[in-house]
Amino acid sequence: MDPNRVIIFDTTLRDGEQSPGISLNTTEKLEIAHQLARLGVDVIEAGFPIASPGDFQAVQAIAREVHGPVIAGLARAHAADIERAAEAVKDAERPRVHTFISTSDIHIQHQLQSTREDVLGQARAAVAHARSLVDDVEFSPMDATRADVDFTAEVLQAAIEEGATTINIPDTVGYAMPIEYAAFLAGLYERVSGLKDVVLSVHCHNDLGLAVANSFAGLQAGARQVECAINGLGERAGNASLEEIVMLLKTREEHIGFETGVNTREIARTSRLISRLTGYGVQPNKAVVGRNAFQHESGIHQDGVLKERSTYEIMSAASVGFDDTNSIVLGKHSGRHALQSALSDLGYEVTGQTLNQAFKRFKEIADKKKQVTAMDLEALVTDELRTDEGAYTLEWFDVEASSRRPPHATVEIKTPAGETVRGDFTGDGPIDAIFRAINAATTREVKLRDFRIDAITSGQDALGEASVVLELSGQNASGQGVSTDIIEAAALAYVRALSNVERKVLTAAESAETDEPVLTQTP
Ligand SMILES: CC(=O)SCCNC(=O)CCNC(=O)[C@H](O)C(C)(C)COP(=O)(O)OP(=O)(O)OC[C@H]1O[C@@H](n2cnc3c(N)ncnc32)[C@H](O)[C@@H]1OP(=O)(O)O
Ligand SMILES: CC(C)C(=O)C(=O)O
Repeated sequence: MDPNRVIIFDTTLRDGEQSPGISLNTTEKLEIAHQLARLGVDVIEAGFPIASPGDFQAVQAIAREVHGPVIAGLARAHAADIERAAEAVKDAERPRVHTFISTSDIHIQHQLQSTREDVLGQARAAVAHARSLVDDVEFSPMDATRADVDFTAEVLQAAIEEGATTINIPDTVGYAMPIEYAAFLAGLYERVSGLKDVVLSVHCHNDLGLAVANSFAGLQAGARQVECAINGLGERAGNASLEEIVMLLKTREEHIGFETGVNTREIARTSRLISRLTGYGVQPNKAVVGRNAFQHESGIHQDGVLKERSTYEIMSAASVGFDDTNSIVLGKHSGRHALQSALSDLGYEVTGQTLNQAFKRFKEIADKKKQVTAMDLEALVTDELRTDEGAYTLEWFDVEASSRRPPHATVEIKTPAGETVRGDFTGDGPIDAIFRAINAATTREVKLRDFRIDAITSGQDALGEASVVLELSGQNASGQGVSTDIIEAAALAYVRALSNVERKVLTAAESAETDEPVLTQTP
């Protein structure tokens, strides 16, 4: 492999999904994985198969249906985790098992309640077991950057001896500084003779806002795989943002000399898809994918850009796919062929009944909106994906709003059991009234944790996109909804969040009942 080629390992579906409130179903994960393949990532970490039957099913579906990238499944250093991960990825063109165990004393003493010696044995046994099931095995010493470099090196030496093909160095709690992280990797290269023969990888968290800087320092120290997530999603403050690291390598390619296989023109669309399906909006001033990233507000900047864009732009909006997404594509007189072709241009191959359903939805929107843009179509298709069997569905609603009386809402909901229930409520505002009417209909004691509504495009007839996060029995989950009517968008988002949070509570209860055997230390 070209020594300057950097492997992009996307962990949006695994570490990204660990962000509070995100719960993606298999259809949504598949759609994301297909888009990641279109984006050109090299590895998709599709999930943590032992975590739940749903996670296993999603990883398996991705392994079977998504072609191109390596498909990886995460596993603790437990036999059952490794077997479950290997089983989930086995049908992929190129399956990988990623196993990990901590090497820091803080984790060994307090979390694992174990000893260095035991961890060394578990790491060795885990990699050997994984290698007996798949050829491609990645090993991570969790919390490595707070660990003793000599002990971490000893564990890595064992992992390499047992056949690990990639060694990943996580800055699990986002504690490292770039100079320190690079020095840590250099220290490992000095101590572990086999490290130069495997791929060295970086996995940095953003607790101090240094995830991308640390990842880049790691590449300069010799790593050639970066673990990252779209929109920087991930546990706590997130992971290194894929779009930032990729655009850093591309924009400064002449200076740095590294390249990736990413088609950067797919970045903006991938970011929007993830944002919609996870309910995690992108802050306007986010590097690369924020809506202000290519906008110039002040007079002097505008003057410069009008004369020559490079005066204030180091990369173009087009290079990340922001160019023509607002161009008008369809109107109310367009037919199925035009819709199918526009969707195909957006990367969605839609036929048969799905096309008919999308067409019906498109006509409803086109009747209300003069122009249906590519961004609207993307939102509609993503919204269709959320139609989920075994979930609550909103049958109809009435909302009476007035400045003279408190608003009143009535809803009819179909429950996962197929029963039709009705509820009504007089609330503080029309959204509050409809949310509480849904609670009354479903008799669920959920807490509203977050509610957001955004316009997809500009103008009075813009589609509204609502996102709701609900809490039930200590679990959080989000739901999203799209409509030209913001009350409908909010109600759709609410019933989907309700379905997702109930499913999460059930899954948590099921996995609490599972008990898996632990790998024993090799002599
Ligand atoms: C840094 C990271 O991002 S690591 C990945 C984190 N991701 C997740 O945890 C998401 C999915 N997790 C889950 O669904 C659950 O935690 C499960 C199914 C994996 C495990 O659930 P439970 O069996 O109930 O265990 P729980 O999560 O409460 O505790 C973790 C256990 O794993 C142990 N453990 C943690 N990491 C490792 C490891 N790498 N190797 C071996 N054991 C480990 C802990 O010491 C603890 O063991 P204990 O039960 O003997 O005290
Ligand atoms: C499992 C490992 C790679 C991880 O996510 C971390 O340490 O942050």
